[in-house]
Amino acid sequence: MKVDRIRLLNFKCYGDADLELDRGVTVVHGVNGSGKSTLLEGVFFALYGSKALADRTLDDVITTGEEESEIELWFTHDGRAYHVERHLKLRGDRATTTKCVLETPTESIEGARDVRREVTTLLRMDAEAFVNCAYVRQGEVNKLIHASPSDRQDMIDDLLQLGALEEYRERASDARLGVKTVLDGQREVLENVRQQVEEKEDGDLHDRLNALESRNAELTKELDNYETQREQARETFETANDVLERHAETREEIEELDEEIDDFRSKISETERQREDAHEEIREKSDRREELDDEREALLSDVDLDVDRNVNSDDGDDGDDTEDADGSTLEAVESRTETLEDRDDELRDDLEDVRVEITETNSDIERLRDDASDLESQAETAREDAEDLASKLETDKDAIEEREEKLDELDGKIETERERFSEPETATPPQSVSDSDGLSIALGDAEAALEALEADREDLTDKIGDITADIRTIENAIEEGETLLEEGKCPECGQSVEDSPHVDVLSEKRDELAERRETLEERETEREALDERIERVESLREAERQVDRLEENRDNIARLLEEKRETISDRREQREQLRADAEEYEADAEDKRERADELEESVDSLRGDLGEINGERSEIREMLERLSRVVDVETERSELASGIETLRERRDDWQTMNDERRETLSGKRERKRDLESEFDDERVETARQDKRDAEDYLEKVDAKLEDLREARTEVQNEIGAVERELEELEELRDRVKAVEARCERLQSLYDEAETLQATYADLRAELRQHNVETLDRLLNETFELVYQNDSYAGIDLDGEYRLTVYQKDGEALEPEQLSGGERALFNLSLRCAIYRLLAEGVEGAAPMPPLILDEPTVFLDSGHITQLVSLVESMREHGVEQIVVVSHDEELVGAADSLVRVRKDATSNRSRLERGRPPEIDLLVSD
Ligand SMILES: Nc1ncnc2c1ncn2[C@@H]1O[C@H](COP(=O)(O)OP(=O)(O)OP(=O)(O)O)[C@@H](O)[C@H]1O
Ligand SMILES: [Zn+2]
Repeated sequence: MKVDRIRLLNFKCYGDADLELDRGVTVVHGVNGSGKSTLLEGVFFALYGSKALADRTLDDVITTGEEESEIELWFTHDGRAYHVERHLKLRGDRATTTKCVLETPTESIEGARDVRREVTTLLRMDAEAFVNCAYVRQGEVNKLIHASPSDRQDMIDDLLQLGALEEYRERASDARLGVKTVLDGQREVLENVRQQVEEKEDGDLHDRLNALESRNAELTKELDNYETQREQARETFETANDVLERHAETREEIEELDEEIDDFRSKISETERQREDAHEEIREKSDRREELDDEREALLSDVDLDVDRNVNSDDGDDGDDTEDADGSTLEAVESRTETLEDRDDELRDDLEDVRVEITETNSDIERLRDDASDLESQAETAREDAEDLASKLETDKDAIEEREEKLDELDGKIETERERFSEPETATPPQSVSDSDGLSIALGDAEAALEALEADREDLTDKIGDITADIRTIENAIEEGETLLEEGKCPECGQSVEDSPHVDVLSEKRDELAERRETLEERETEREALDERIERVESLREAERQVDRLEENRDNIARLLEEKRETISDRREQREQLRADAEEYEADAEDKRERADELEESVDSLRGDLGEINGERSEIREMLERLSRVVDVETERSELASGIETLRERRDDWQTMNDERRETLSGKRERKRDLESEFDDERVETARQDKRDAEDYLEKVDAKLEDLREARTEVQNEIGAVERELEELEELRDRVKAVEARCERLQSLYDEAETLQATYADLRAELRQHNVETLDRLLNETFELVYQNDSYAGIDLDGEYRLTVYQKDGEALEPEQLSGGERALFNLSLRCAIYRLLAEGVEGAAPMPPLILDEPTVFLDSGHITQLVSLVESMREHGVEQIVVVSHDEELVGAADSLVRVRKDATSNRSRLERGRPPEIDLLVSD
């Protein structure tokens, strides 16, 4: 086998590494911790998966901090190309294999277990065998030497496939022992069964069976005999028992008859008692009826009814007549009652009428009296009103006088005011008022005159305003001109005085001012005069208004006076009328009172009628009560009569019933006498004796029969037992035959297993002997190569894989006694010998995995490293296709065909692989 290429992704310290490997010797080189061992582990893991991890788990393999890892290996084996691919994934803190595929030239195998099984078959070694033979792991250089001989034997046997033979041998031995156990068991069984057969044959079973059967026949005969006799006794018993039973039944019937007779007797006397009671009741009812007859008679005479009053209640034969008499009495009572009730109804109506009349008359009286007093008060009111009117007439007369005086006074006042208008007006300057030429103002013109005067005054005021404004303008112009003149300039145009044409204008203006002031004064005087006049005319206008008011006043008073005069004559008429009315009212009232007194007398006579009616009605009521009592009495009498009748009938019924009972009673007495004469005591006594005897016999014969039956069952059981034993004997004989056959078969099986076991043991011993011899030869060849210059002569490997080293002086040494370096080399020699043995094979050459050595130089000095190099060389010469040596030691590189340098990137902490060539190695050596 040859590893062609390995690719690692996130495998431990490798981020992404891809390396191709050649045939021949490859040295993997690098400093501590750079990832050399990991590369080899990668190859191992690719082949065997988790089995390659020893005590570690899948998650250790995934680069810390990463989730997934991928490992791919391409290799050639026996001339055929293979490819393994494994993917791992972290789930939580556990890693699982998510993909595992082995591609062979013919098929593709999936699943970690199937892939491992295929690899194991292909390389003919499992993971353990791989590390024991091809792959010398770091620190395991002394593995084979330190192992005990038996462990070593196991290891080497396993490598040489001898372990399987041992396993087969053991299985054969187990089978043999198993068969032996079964066989022994069966032999024991056989012995046992044979003994049983013998015992049974000794028992003389057929004779016993014959004796038992004749005994059985005897017992059956005896049983039949007793059973016939028993049947006869049973019959006797039953006959006697019948007689006794019949006797008992008769006794019972007699007793029942006694009871019935007693019962009838007591019933008869009970009914007699009831008859007696009924008789008593009839008597009581008759007494009561007599009492009622008396009462009836008295009542009928009271109400004076024409009916038969004498009724003889004692005589039963008169019952029908009495009923007829009662019927006619009731009819008479009824018609009388009806008549009385009709009369009472009439009286009640009359009573009602009289009452209504009294009430109505009373209300008439009351109304008449009310009317009379109303009229009286009306008369009084009319008189009072007449008095009032008389006093009002006095007042009115006074008021008329007063108003006439007031009228005269107003006429005087009006005259005074009128006189003012005839006075002459005070003189005023004629020029000041343009349109005022009249000196007096007529009554009624004052208002218009005043308006004209006020309009004049307004005009005047406007004119005064205009003049005042002119004066102010002229004054300003004069002032300005004076200033300019002082500056030597023309006051009109502002030019220098010499050239100005307007210098004398100032004096003109002063003249104009004086003129205007004069005019102003005149106008103001004029206005004062006008004001005075306005004042006078205003007072005239006031007088004018006063006259209007007074005249209006005077007219009102005159009108009122007229009205008053009319009122006075009306009132006088009214007063006369009222007085006449009052007299009339008084006369009417007198009439009404007289009428009321008359009505009062008629009410008194009506009250008398009322008393009479009530008296008659109470008499009627008494009579009706008596009549109703007559009805009650009649009813009770007829009830009593029918009660008596019923009781008499019932007594007759009871009489008949008792007669019947007496007849039945004598019948029962007859029957009792008959029954008593039926049985004689002797017959009963004989039956009793017979029954007792039969019972005794039956008891005894039953016991005897029971005994016989038991004895017969016992004998029959014994017969059954003997028959069963005979059957068993037959079965046992069959069984002996069967067990004998089985033992024979087991014996032959046991012999076969024994032969097989021996064959496997022989085969293994033979093969081991052969292997040991070959291994010993190969080992000595290698040993000579490694220790040719040292003091060791040779090495011996015995059949039990015990190793002994011989010095040149012939002294023997245990491998443990060698130095550390010697032991390492010795072990490597042993490993190489085993590898060669396997490679060359027991029967012809077999393809082997590469020889992988991880740090084999640890315990070696430089001289021995040279010897290691020659060991490696010799292996190559012996035809090992591919050797991979890991070492950080540079001395080994001399033997290398190619070099792989492993370096760890300090920043990313990931390892990288580089392929180097021998010239580089020279450089490294020269360092
Ligand atoms: N799961 C992992 N992820 C990342 N790095 C890891 C993981 N497992 C191991 N390592 C690291 O891999 C590195 C390589 O170890 P390895 O044994 O291959 O080194 P080496 O080159 O054989 O060294 P030496 O010469 O000492 O034997 C170690 O530094 C270790 O810390
Ligand atoms: Zn000028």
